[in-house]
Amino acid sequence: MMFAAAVEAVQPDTVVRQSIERKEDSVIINGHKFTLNHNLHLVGFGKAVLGMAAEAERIMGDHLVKGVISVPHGIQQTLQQHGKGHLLLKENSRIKVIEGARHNLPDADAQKAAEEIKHLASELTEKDLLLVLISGGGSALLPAPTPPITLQEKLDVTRSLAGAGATIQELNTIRRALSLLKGGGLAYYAHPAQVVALILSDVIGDPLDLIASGPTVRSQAWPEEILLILEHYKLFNSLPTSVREVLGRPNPRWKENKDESDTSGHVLNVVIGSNSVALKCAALRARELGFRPVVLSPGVCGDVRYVSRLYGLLARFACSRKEPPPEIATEVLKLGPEVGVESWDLCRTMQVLDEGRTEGWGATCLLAGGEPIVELTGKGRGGRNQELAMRVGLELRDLELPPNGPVFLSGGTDGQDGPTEAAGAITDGGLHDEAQAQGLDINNFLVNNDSYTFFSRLSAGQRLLVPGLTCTNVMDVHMLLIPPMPINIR
Ligand SMILES: Nc1ncnc2c1ncn2[C@@H]1O[C@H](COP(=O)(O)OP(=O)(O)OP(=O)(O)O)[C@@H](O)[C@H]1O
Ligand SMILES: O=C(O)[C@H](O)CO
Repeated sequence: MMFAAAVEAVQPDTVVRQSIERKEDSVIINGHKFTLNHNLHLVGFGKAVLGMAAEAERIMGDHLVKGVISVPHGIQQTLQQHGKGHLLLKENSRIKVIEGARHNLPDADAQKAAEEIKHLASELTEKDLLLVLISGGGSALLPAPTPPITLQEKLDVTRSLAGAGATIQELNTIRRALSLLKGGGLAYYAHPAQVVALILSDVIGDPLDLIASGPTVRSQAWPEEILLILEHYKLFNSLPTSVREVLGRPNPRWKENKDESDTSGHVLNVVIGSNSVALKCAALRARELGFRPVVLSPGVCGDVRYVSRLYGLLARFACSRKEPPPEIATEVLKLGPEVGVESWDLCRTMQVLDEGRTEGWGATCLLAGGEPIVELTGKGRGGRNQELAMRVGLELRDLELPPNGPVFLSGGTDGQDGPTEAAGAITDGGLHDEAQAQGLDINNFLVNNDSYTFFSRLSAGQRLLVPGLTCTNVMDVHMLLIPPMPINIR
């Protein structure tokens, strides 16, 4: 129920509805008022954009002149089949939908969509308002390689980077440097129209310039930074000539600015949904259900093995029979920053857990989110959430107290964990023995990154979290439920 609340809070239609206040012939967005005068244009790109566009059209459709959105291949049919008609455009919509980017990779369809979006933006005047809807997956859905780079060349470079283990920050820094529309390019083409971008964030820390590679955020690509990334992944020497040529020249957009002035003043970028929002709503739901919620951080990242260790330590801390040994807090404070959690958040959380332990509250619900990393060594089927859940189950194994406790859940808010049908899994300290009793060797599955096979076989898949298509994505959500300590041993 709490995971459902997290996902519900960041539904594409919900976040758009909450961010746009319609007042007769104007709208208020993030405290800014915009006059509507049949001057509204709409573009969008990302996995959650169809539902965002449907809601935007419901709110402001009477002033909408034209729109183009680039969304994943097959999404309209999928939404239809899953009974999510409210996320589809109405039949006589003014918004053109282009589906593309099969397997999350830029393709000719996505490139066509990008061209149409660029064309629409270029034709706008200072009287126009351009609403830009952005969500995760937007980079692949808006490919506009800077000539003479071809789509294939750009794809090769980004694929090699991703394959070599580059982070989304590094990947999108390079994408921005090779694209006409990323890194503020779209806002540049839309000048002098007013641009308002509504952004559903799928990147830790919600960095505007990196989510979908920041098409509405003017950002300078520093040659040194780009060089450093390409050299780090040993790709510099194998770059195509066209890519070298583009990287070697200053960004023409900022040089040949239409009127030599800074065009970024006409742009408003607003994050309307994020992991923090999802955690906040899950925390509210937890309180309603009688838990005492504490949000650790929406920025959990790094190796899944360290992340599981951190949750194991926090559970140990919360369930200590007496005063927790100081070594636990010391290790928590050492490990936390390595997985993206700040010392302040660790101290605040441990204080809440300690109060819960000593003051006899009911159950506590620790919430966190982010996107840990699994280093793939095996050939199994799984995802980072299922693997994290397995590892946390092992960490909780020899926790003595309390009798029914703690339970851990890890789930991807998009409803899909890696290439599997599950979003994640739910575990506790009994996982190892349960597996052993069913003849499953948990460590074998871990070595082979085979977490989905493991959970599918274990207890007829009962521990799998399978919410189906959620139509949104704000990374992963983690929950650790800590039951109350029995009175007699407090
Ligand atoms: N067998 C496996 N075990 C564990 N993790 C895996 C496995 N196979 C793939 N992954 C992980 O799944 C992720 C890729 O899947 P997915 O496409 O859902 O991720 P993503 O696109 O990064 O996520 P999102 O859609 O949430 O942005 C990578 O983090 C990868 O390491
Ligand atoms: O589209 C992208 O670049 C990623 O999903 C991060 O936003």
